[in-house]
Amino acid sequence: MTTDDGDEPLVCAEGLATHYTTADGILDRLLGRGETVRAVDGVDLELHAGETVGLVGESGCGKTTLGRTLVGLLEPAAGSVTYRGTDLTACSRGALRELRSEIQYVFQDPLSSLNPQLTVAESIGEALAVHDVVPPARRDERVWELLETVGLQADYATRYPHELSGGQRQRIGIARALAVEPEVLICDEPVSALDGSVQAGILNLLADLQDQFGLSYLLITHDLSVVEHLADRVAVMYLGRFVETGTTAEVFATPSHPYTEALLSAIPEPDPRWDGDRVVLEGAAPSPTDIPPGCPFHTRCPRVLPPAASDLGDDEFRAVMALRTRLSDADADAGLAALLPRGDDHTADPAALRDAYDIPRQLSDPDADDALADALEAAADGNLEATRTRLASAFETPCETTEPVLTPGSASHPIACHRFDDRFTGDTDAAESGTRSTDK
Ligand SMILES: Nc1ncnc2c1ncn2[C@@H]1O[C@H](COP(=O)(O)OP(=O)(O)OP(=O)(O)O)[C@@H](O)[C@H]1O
Repeated sequence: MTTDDGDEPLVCAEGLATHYTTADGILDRLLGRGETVRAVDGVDLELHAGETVGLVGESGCGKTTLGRTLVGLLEPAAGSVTYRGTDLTACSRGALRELRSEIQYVFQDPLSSLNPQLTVAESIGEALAVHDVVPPARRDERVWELLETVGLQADYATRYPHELSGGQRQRIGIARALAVEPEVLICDEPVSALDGSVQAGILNLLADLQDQFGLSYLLITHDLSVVEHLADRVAVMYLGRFVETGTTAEVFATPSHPYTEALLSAIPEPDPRWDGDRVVLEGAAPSPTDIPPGCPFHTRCPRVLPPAASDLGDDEFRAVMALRTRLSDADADAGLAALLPRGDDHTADPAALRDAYDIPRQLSDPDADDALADALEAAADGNLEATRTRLASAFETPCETTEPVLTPGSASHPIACHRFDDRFTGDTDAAESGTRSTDK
């Protein structure tokens, strides 16, 4: 995600990918056993001086992995991270050490990131010593200053983490990050482990520190209301990729990717400006070891595009897609048997599958209905492969064949969705203006 203000970004990631392997142990790795977890899968991001970018998405979409890669805790599999134009993935160890102090990480759970054996002064002092920020004789004084900066009195210096509340521990985590005088903080769910009123205190502290020191934040959170209050820009992440980015005002006023719509509509007290329908996503996100082809969101997308040649309505096509997704599961055989109970005559009724997936008994497009009827007959005969093939040939969507790219709907609000691509909608105006081509 980029801005068009012409400023050189502080942090810039290009084509960034970070993978894990599920292989256990060296032998598995040598033998190539295990699968690749594509946790971050090609992300471009710019963070400018003094701004806050909110990174949002469901659990497991890759937010923490991206944050840790930016700060150098994880090695990227591809792409680059630059800080003030210097490539962090290609510079010497010494230079890297210097530069890395400019980007600090604030962890979600300060209890696990603070050493329980160290007092607050020792924890913060350790950060001061590692980066040689102040002479040893000045360290205590600097610790007291940092405590004051994060709203704690100097006598907290002698306490241990277990003697502090959650909010106080988070303040120490922030003081520790500030000790090395960074320009950028990656704040990973900084308040999600805290109670409501304590959360507000930490969020206000982050806002005050930004004003005071001109800090830039990457704010990782699954809580969109936090982002709405603090972030200048937002990146919405799904299965390791950005699906929509833009200024916070744009993304909240006109959320355009169906995934963003679903996330926004799930905020407990919907934004007063949000006038769309509640969008409920079915099922969990697919595994990043097996990212669906085309648009990674198509298996859950409430607005998946029907094939160009069909006259199907969105809802009926979505229902057929839900059935196709279920039948592509590894355990689809067992699922089919459960959904197609056999009667006394040992035959199964294909209509039971339509009912189970809210597919109308008669689709609005007669050709599509014939194809579906054939496929369901094959399912009733227990022929899963024939069912899949028939459904795939009649109901293939561009969303499963073509990967959408994050292209400008408007220059500052790009969206990776075929609904904004006139090749698939025939709606040139929608593609150019970035407005939705169908009603909410
Ligand atoms: N060390 C690891 N080894 C293998 N897979 C991992 C590892 N760490 C994370 N993953 C996987 O990578 C994907 C992205 O995880 P990540 O923690 O970055 O997501 P997240 O959006 O930050 O989620 P959460 O909000 O739950 O922290 C997930 O599928 C996760 O299971």
